[in-house]
Parts: sequence; C-alpha cells; structure tokens
Amino acid sequence: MTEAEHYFTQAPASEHRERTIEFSAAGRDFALTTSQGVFSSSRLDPGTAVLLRKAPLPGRPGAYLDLGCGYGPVTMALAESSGGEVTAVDVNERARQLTADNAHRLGFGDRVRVYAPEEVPPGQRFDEIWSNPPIRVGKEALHELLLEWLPRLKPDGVAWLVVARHKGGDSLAGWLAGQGFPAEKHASQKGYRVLRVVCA
Ligand SMILES: C[S@@+](CC[C@H](N)C(=O)[O-])C[C@H]1O[C@@H](n2cnc3c(N)ncnc32)[C@H](O)[C@@H]1O
Repeated sequence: MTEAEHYFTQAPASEHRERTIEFSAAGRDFALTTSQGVFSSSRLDPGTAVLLRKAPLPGRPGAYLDLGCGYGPVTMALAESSGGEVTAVDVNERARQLTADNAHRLGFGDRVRVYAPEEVPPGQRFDEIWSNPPIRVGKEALHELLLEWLPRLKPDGVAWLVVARHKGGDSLAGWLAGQGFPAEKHASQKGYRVLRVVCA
C-alpha cells in the first residue's frame, strides 16, 4: 500500500501482490487469497480472529451481511456455518474482487453476493450483520456507517461487531444504545470487545 492509500481506498493503486492467509473457523480450514491494498493483507486480523472465535456463527440458512468484507474471512465463515446467503459489502474494489474470487473457489459462488455499498438492493433486510468495522475512517464516518446499516436488520435481527477496546469498543456500545441499538459486551479477548447489538 502506498503512503496515501488506506485499506478503504476505493481503487487501490498499489501493485497486486497476492498471498494466502490460512485460518480455521466454523470447523473448517480456510486458505484465502489476499493482496496488497486491502485490510490486513498479511495475516488474519487479530480482531477478526476474536470475532470468529467468540461470536456464535449462525447454524441455519438466512440472510447475512458482512459489512466491510475485505478479502472475505468473515463472509466465508458465515457461508460455511450457515449454509445461507451472505451479502459481502466493501468500498474497496480490490477487496470485493478478492472476496468474490475466494467465494467462487470455495464453492460459495451461488450464495455469496459481493457489492459496493450503494449496489445493495434497498429493500434487503438481514437476519444478522457481522462486522469488523473500519475504525480508521474516523468516529463520525463510523457512526454514519452503522446508522446506515443497522436499520437493515430484521425485527429480531442481531449484529455482531468487534472493536479494539483502546479504539473505542466500550464507548461505541454506549453510543449505540443511545441510538436505539442496545449493545452488550458479549466477549472480551486480547484487547478486543465483541458487541452483540439488537434493535430496541
Ligand atoms: C477492519 S476492515 C475488515 C475487513 C475484513 N472483514 C477482515 O476482517 O479482514 C474494514 C473494511 O471495511 C471497508 N470499508 C470502509 N468504509 C466502508 C464503507 N463505507 N462501507 C463498506 N465498507 C467499508 C474497508 O475497505 C475494509 O475492508
């Protein structure tokens, strides 16, 4: 990634340098392709690892959203565990391409739909939203993002978010509650909080 480039750049200019990231989730070993110019391109992000370990991956088909999919680790775990449909959203087009390619290679191509945020059909609602959200966009943009997507939960829906404690994991829970999305600390590990968020 170049100095001016963030992992949330829409069209990364950095050279494609592909590598494979291996991890286990949902009872399966994954080997996903990633590349420079996307979030955590050299290893499974430790926050994502805590999310996949501590939050209960769904065990039934439904409509799931991976908000900020990157190269797709959460998307693949959701597709594997649920057998349902996963919508994977990211602003970074290289991340979207990697997620689509990884899904195709793993045989999830017919159940994983990859979109830029503005492409998601407006009426679509989700049983669960999963996210390691983009903290680096800043608090205001993060709040806007969450207020855009959390209302897309179905009435009994639930969102699972992972946030580093020192990057505002605890204050985010309080803010969410004030916005009509009660959030409880479901788990804590290695400095990360896993928040369980519902609609009031
Ligand atoms: C912390 S990373 C997590 C990536 C991936 N889920 C993982 O666990 O490796 C957050 C992701 O959100 C994406 N992102 C940033 N702003 C976004 C927005 N407004 N809408 C959707 N995705 C966004 C970034 O490009 C990045 O891929």
